[in-house]
Amino acid sequence: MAVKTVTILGSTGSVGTQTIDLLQADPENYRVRALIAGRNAALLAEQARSLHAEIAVIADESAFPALRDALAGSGIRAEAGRAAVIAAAAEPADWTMAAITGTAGLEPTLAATRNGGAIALANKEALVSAGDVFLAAIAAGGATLLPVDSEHNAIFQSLADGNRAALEKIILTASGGPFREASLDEMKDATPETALKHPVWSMGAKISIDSATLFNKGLEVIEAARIFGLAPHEIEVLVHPQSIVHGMVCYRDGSVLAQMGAPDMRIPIAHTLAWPARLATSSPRLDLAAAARLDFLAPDPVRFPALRLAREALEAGHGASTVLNAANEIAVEAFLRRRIGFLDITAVVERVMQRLGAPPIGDLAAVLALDAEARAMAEAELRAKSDPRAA
Ligand SMILES: NC(=O)C1=CN([C@@H]2O[C@H](COP(=O)(O)OP(=O)(O)OC[C@H]3O[C@@H](n4cnc5c(N)ncnc54)[C@H](OP(=O)(O)O)[C@@H]3O)[C@@H](O)[C@H]2O)C=CC1
Ligand SMILES: CC(=O)[C@@H](O)[C@H](O)COP(=O)(O)O
Ligand SMILES: [Mn+2]
Repeated sequence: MAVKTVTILGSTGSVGTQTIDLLQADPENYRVRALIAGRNAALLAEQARSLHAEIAVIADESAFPALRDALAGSGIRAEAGRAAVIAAAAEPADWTMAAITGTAGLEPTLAATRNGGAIALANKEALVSAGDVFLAAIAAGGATLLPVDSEHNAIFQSLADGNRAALEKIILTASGGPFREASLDEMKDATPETALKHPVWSMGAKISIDSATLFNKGLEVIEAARIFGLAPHEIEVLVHPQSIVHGMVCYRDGSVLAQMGAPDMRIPIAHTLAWPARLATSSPRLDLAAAARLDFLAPDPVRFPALRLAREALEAGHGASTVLNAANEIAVEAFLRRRIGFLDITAVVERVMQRLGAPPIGDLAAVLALDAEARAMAEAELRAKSDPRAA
């Protein structure tokens, strides 16, 4: 296998550290161009030293002295700040893991598309927010988009026989999150602690809350529409508490191809890292006899209106999903800071969507402007919740 040059955007997070695990298992096959993180200078420096990275960049400039000191004498270039993040992301790499959370990852990921390598996309918010602008950047840069999100990776693998024209629909599975069986009253009283307790996956805070509201699945419906060029009615969601079947492709002859695996993100990450080959990994093997049963059920639209909102945004087109994504990022942050209740997350997003509609987004500047407008409006909704006179 030829040595692959790799960059990780978000190397200190849940997806980032699992990507590092895979590189550390086989270091002679990879040359690490850049590792990029938000604030965790100590872990970033440790990763950079262990993998002999060329560049380590921390977005938070106040963490630069800690990074510089931890890398002193290593020969690794230490840098800080947003511009340095974007410049490092644009350095040539055969494979870039896009795993910064939220729209903070959009510009670094777009910078990476310009060098023509593979973009392993975990950061679904970037694609949901920028839509066609994101896809146009992939095409213009000659980049290859490889889905890391477990469900989309499953669909990508199940479509690999080139049968796209015979596809009838796809099915994305959802664990159902920590409130799968909770009543609306219980959900009203949810705290960040209870909402962060994902029943299956260990993930960063933002996606864990999204899993609890089912906004994660809503974002994933939009993500699937964009990646695979599907209409809303071609994308179904089923709750599957065991998270063993990650996605299914249903063909017009009645065949259904599913991708299964233990719920371990290193499996889809490894798939994209080696694609089109396959790596030998030490990830847990699926034990279907131990699992004993696989359950599937329709999501409850009353307790989880986020899925409906995502479908409405997808149908509305233009910037509606930019608005949904930005308002959700603000509302999730507010919930984590205990400024609003759990059910308020969806209420805030719905209100901002109603107020802003679906403005056109022809280029990156328009996406960023609409994202900022939706954030400001979501903040106004939060203020109105604590003081209704501010509405
Ligand atoms: N975790 C999972 O299993 C899955 C995650 N995803 C998606 O992958 C993405 C990452 O998720 P996850 O790993 O859970 O998130 P985490 O919160 O665990 O990690 C986020 C990473 O982004 C870095 N970061 C945050 N802000 C910035 C910034 N402004 N500039 C540069 N780096 C920044 C963080 O750095 P630091 O920690 O140093 O502050 C960290 O390395 C999300 O979009 C999520 O939806 C998709 C499928 C599964
Ligand atoms: C691992 C992964 O891909 C996550 O997006 C996961 O799907 C989240 O779990 P939910 O199915 O509960 O949203
Ligand atoms: Mn997923």
